[in-house]
Amino acid sequence: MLVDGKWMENWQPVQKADEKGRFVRQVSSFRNWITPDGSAGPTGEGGFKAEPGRYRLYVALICPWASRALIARKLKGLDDMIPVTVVNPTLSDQGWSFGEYPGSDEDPLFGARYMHEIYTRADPHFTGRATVPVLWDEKQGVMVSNESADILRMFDTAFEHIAPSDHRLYPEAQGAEINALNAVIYDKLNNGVYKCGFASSQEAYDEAVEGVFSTLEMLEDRLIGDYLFGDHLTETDVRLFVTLIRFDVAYHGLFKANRRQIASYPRLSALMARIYRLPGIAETVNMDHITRGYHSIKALNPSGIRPTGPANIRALISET
Ligand SMILES: N[C@@H](CCC(=O)N[C@@H](CS)C(=O)NCC(=O)O)C(=O)O
Repeated sequence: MLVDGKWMENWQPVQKADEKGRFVRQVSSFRNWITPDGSAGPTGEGGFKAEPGRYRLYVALICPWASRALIARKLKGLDDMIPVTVVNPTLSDQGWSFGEYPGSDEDPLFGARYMHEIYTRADPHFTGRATVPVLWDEKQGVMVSNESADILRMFDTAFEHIAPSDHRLYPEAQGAEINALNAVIYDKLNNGVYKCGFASSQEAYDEAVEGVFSTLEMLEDRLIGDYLFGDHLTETDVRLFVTLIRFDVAYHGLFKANRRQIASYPRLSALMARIYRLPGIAETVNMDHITRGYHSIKALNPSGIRPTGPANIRALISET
């Protein structure tokens, strides 16, 4: 991680733990919003008007948080307006790096070798982890946001006047319900699998794994329509999808979330396949990056062996 703008030698790929051994994820520090007219959003500063070609999204394809931003970009038809740069799938001893692996890119803006260089361009005294996703403003040379939940939501509305879309991922009328279900899915499932994988006490693991499977069961029971809120896709489905598609491949084995596989939940499996088959979504799912990235986490898999992957996911991916 960076401390006062300097990369630390003793950087640990495993994030912090609390006094009970529970995994604790860093809070995002750049929280500005792109808006149609450049007025300030719910957090941060104003000055980020929606303009084609002005912003760039940095992502890792292994990363569920980056993927939810990438999926929103696809669903909202923003490919031409917001270019993407993909980092290598494995974390180096200097964090995310650019452009050696198939499907990864060089950094087109600064020729940076590592993601942390983008952070110190944004703030020469930055202290914290150099996480993805990052939304970068090429016009002002500043970071708009490194919080995927905000990026997902701003992509839903900011560009609507110049790129009208059929999807409304966060209909205001359902805001409260969406926020409530997002909060459970985030804590117990999206982040819950990480809490299983990086638990450093049995107690922390037991608590996390219970949260993962009670939430999967609750969602399976709830899914009577095509999507979580009935017949239209919302951001909550996107936020769930990014964890479902990684679950049997990475979280079930490597993260020890192994009571059941997603393949054993018929409705969740159907939801995962339904979203995967939406136009453009398969392009955001790179199983090679996902498998390679997770299984390169030395603390969890010292030998780096990559399993060949379960049949349900192989079948879905081979459709495309
Ligand atoms: N709050 C961030 C979390 C992003 C995050 O934790 N990304 C991970 C990859 S999945 C990362 O970049 N980790 C690198 C590190 O922790 O040094 C978001 O949702 O945007």
